[in-house]
Amino acid sequence: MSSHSNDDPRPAAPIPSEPHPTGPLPAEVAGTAPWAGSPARGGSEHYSPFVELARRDWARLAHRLEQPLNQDDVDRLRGIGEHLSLDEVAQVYLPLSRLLSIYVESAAHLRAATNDFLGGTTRRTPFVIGVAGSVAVGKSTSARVLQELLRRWPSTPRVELVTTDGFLHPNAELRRRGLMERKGFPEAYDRRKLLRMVSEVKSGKPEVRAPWYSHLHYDIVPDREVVIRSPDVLIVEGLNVLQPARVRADGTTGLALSDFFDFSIYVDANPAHIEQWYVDRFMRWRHGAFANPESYFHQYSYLSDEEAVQRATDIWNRINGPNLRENIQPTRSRARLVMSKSRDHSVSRVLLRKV
Ligand SMILES: Nc1ncnc2c1ncn2[C@@H]1O[C@H](COP(=O)(O)OP(=O)(O)O)[C@@H](O)[C@H]1O
Ligand SMILES: CC(C)(COP(=O)(O)O)[C@@H](O)C(=O)NCCC(=O)O
Repeated sequence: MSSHSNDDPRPAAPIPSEPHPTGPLPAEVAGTAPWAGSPARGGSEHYSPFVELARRDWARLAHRLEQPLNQDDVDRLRGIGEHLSLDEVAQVYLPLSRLLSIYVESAAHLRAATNDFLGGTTRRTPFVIGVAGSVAVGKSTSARVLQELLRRWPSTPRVELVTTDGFLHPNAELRRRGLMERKGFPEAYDRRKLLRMVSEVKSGKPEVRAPWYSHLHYDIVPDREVVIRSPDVLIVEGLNVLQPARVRADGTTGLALSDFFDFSIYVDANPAHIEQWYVDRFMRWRHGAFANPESYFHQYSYLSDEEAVQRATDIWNRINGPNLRENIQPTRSRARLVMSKSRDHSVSRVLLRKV
């Protein structure tokens, strides 16, 4: 790993010769930008809080791992997305799941050592992983693949997944607050309820309930919920899971969701590619989910191709694009690991925060 590690103390160029397609990290880490992680050139000493691995180096890690997938697993993975390549699963997500299982095991050792020190017997709580990123960047696909893979490791047979859309205010409430055009923005969520849910899981509560959002109805479904029963791992996936804590009216700061995370992943890509994925998915849904008369977007199934592209682009430009720029992308450098995707969805590099 040392050959591509930013531990390398050689001086590096302060400005990368070729800007990363997804843009630089913010100023506080930009001087040590992981995007600039290419070999040393020019000026001053240069350190990054991240270790950067190019795709080929990351994929090489997979060779050291046994293939833990049987035919059932492969079939279940295929069910996650017809476009998901099994090579991508084996070369990118399998090593990632192993890395995560190392963190889970190390958290168990830390708890045991802490218990020894305190003379206590605190019970293990679920290892919580946050998965953040734009609408349509591939968060749910990544989270579901990781759920399937993590289940294969002996330390984490029980992995549950919760998405933050269940914590959006119901449409009636969003309308009352004038927020129907702000779905996905931080203020559209019941953040206190979301924080309480994750805090209860991390406090060891044996059964925690979360509300459920239907993409078909584009609303919260009142009589359905997700029940989380002390899993080994809980994956919390959503646009805003790495948002910093809110500043209260009196100037004090509360807790952030990420205060309860044991690990966090930001799924990153060039915004122009993400927009294209959004439009492509919209076009597919037009013949699939939208064709269902119960769908909130049923009228979209009657649009011509051209009108549908226009409609999806318009939603992107009004809602999801601005949310990515204003709220989501600024949280990228808070993640423990950043997965950077190319136009074809393949992961081109991985950045891992140093420990
Ligand atoms: N690894 C992948 N390989 C191929 N297609 C993918 C991959 N990840 C996501 N996609 C596609 O990109 C689109 C957005 O992915 P999705 O997981 O639904 O995003 P999000 O949950 O971030 O909104 C979907 O059409 C999905 O099929
Ligand atoms: C439901 C979402 C806000 C995603 O929420 P998340 O699961 O990330 O909390 C998003 O998919 C969405 O519907 N955005 C509003 C604009 C649109 O219809 O695409």
